[in-house]
Amino acid sequence: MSDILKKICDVKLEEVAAAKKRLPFADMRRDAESRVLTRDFEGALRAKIAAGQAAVIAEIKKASPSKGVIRADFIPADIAQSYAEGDGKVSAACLSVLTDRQFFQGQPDYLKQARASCQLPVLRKDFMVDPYQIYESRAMGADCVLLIAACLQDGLMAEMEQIARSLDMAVLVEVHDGAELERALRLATPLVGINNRNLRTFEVSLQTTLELQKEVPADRLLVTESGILAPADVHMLRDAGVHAFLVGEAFMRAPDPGLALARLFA
Ligand SMILES: O=P(O)(O)OC[C@@H](O)[C@@H](O)c1c[nH]c2ccccc12
Repeated sequence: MSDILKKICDVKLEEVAAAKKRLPFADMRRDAESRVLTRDFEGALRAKIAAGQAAVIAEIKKASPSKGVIRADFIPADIAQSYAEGDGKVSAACLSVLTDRQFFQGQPDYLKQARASCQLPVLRKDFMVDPYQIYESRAMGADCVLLIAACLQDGLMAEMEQIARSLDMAVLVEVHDGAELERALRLATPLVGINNRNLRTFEVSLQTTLELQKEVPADRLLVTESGILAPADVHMLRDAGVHAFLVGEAFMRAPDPGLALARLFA
């Protein structure tokens, strides 16, 4: 595992250990299980695609380790509403909210605020390394969790998927190369994210999606992630048969994120 990714995962393990002291596993589990009614994340993506539109998972991200602060004027509830509205014709299918504090300047409250201000299903974007975090995700209101294949061994990844499903949450499994994709395809989840950003070098290439796409069976829903900046990127990927997109920075840098979404996917 790379240095930065390893560092992030190590920090996560420490955070989880501290969190378990504040709220023991059994209590977190009870909190998670007492929540009802997730929003249908996969259904929201499929509905857009069925309507002939791009399915956009619009991200709420204040900062990143490679770029520093991306957006100064950061009010998650307002951004979420803007994404949900778009321009009235083109709008987000789902939200993704960074909850990692140390590397992305996120927090769980951002997810809660974003989700409360609209009807969209919400992905908790964080680095999952322990089953505790899956319960925690549900307890904070997430409808979907991200499992990054590079952070997880097979057994743990499958266990965490099972827990997410038992809580009625969707799972987006993220890969960056063929070996990770092969492991991801052993999971049951249809949602497979291909990250165009190499989390080791932060280099971005949309070719990553085009190359790995060939190995993704037709019954999976491929989500292309990161580095989608211009309408030409969207056209190229849609022409290649990609219909679901996870976009952050291009929207976060725009004064009105929802209008930026509508323009990018017009
Ligand atoms: O801001 P971008 O380039 O549009 O990328 C969004 C999203 O794909 C990116 O934030 C991301 C993809 N996978 C991650 C894993 C952890 C943290 C962040 C990410």
